[in-house]
Amino acid sequence: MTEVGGSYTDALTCAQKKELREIAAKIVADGKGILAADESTGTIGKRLSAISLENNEQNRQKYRQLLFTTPNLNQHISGVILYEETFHQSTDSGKKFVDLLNEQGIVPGIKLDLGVVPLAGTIGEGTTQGLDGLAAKAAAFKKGGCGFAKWRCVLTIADHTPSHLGMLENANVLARYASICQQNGLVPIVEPEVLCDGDHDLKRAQKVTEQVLSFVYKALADHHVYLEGTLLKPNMVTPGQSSAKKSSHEEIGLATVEALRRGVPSAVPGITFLSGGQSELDATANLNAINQAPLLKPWKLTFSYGRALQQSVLKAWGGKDANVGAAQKVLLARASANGAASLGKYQVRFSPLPWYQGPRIMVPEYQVPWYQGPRIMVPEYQVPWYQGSRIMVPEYQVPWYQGPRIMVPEYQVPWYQGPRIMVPEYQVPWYQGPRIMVPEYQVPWYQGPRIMVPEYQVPWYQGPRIMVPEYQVPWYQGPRIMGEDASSAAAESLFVAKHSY
Ligand SMILES: O=P(O)(O)OC[C@H]1O[C@](O)(COP(=O)(O)O)[C@@H](O)[C@@H]1O
Repeated sequence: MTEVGGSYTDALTCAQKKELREIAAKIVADGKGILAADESTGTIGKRLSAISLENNEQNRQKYRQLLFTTPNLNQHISGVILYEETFHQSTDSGKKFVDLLNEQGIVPGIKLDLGVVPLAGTIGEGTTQGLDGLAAKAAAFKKGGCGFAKWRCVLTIADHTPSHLGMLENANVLARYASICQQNGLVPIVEPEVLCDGDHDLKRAQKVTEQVLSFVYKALADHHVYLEGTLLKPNMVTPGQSSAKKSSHEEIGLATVEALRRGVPSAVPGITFLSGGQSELDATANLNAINQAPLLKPWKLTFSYGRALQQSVLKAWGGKDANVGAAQKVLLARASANGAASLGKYQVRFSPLPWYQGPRIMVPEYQVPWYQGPRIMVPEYQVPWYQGSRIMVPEYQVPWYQGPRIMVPEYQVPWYQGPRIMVPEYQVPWYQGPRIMVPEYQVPWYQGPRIMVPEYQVPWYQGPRIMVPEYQVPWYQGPRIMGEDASSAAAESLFVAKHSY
């Protein structure tokens, strides 16, 4: 039954409300969002196994240290969600992660739920456990330096779900958690995730999301949760992952904002989306489209991404100490892109030449973020591990080449034996392997040494040519022409001596 005014007493003092409001405002500050690094032990195990690392405490600490020590992380990240183990961990030099984050002005948060359990009487639905002893835990995390918390509930879309009970129960447990958090000075992030599994279309996803949100905000009202001191972490409205009909970023942006406008009170200061298995680029482009949707949006709309901030970071790291700096640059690049998207100002940094309709091949953007010129890349299926954005040059720029193309350094694709085409050396100083380059006129601004492809392969090119030593392009058996510089001349001598043509 609906509560009547007389049975209600304010659960929070003005000072408590002010503190909650201030924490929430800090988290959704302009151009910033949350790094969700709260993967439970099982989930982080999946991420680590993708780079062949054992799921042990030491590797988990190493990885989280990499994330939290990223230089300038606080430019785009305002909050980090921690798993309980991580909350207790420190850097190699002994500084607690929580202190490290607080010192950077990043608010540490804590995952308080204990995962999903089956909900009896439903068709495969669940609820989230963890309420027992929650007040004491919340108080301890607050004392330990956290400013917010997160609790995730999961709802599924299928023929008969989500059920009324599923929505009611999950909304209620989120509200109870939120109420306990606020009593203990933590801003509750309320996460009712409608999973994208299934073949439903965008409309169905929108309707279900609207219903779920309505249940959640009814429950929060019933529990007298102070909305100004909360944040919402919802799914974006997307078609089911196995849906035959794909939607554009604009359609997703509009459907998401429509659903939020129907279900989320304007007293809520911010909405921090989960990425839900989207590719990194999609998660950024969708957030951008959400912020560009031509509808009134009374809340801040930003990110609280796990996978969409970490996929390429993990790949760039690969578990090797030598790659920590490179991986941190990747994290900063993703955070910066999402920060821009949270303002609706994200631009694909490299234009994919929209007038060109032919086939394209590419290198991943994060590997050469400083490069503004044309790029030649590998087909996507050749680097399936890479989820980020890709940019390309038209095939006609290298018409002589029929085979597969790869621009990434050799060590990253050791299985690839074919020819490689690359940008000038100074642009990828970290790369030590052999290089083959495009003709001079294509990079006229470049004055350094060049290594070129054989003449017959680019007959249209009349400019100076410099060739690589034979051992660098063992696959090439044709004539070679060399340029002036000594190293190339030496290489030519060797080649001519061997082939005497
Ligand atoms: O299943 P777990 O280990 O609780 O993790 C779920 C993950 O989902 C999130 O809520 C959202 O993550 P994504 O952005 O990857 O969807 C994370 O905060 C959390 O790490």
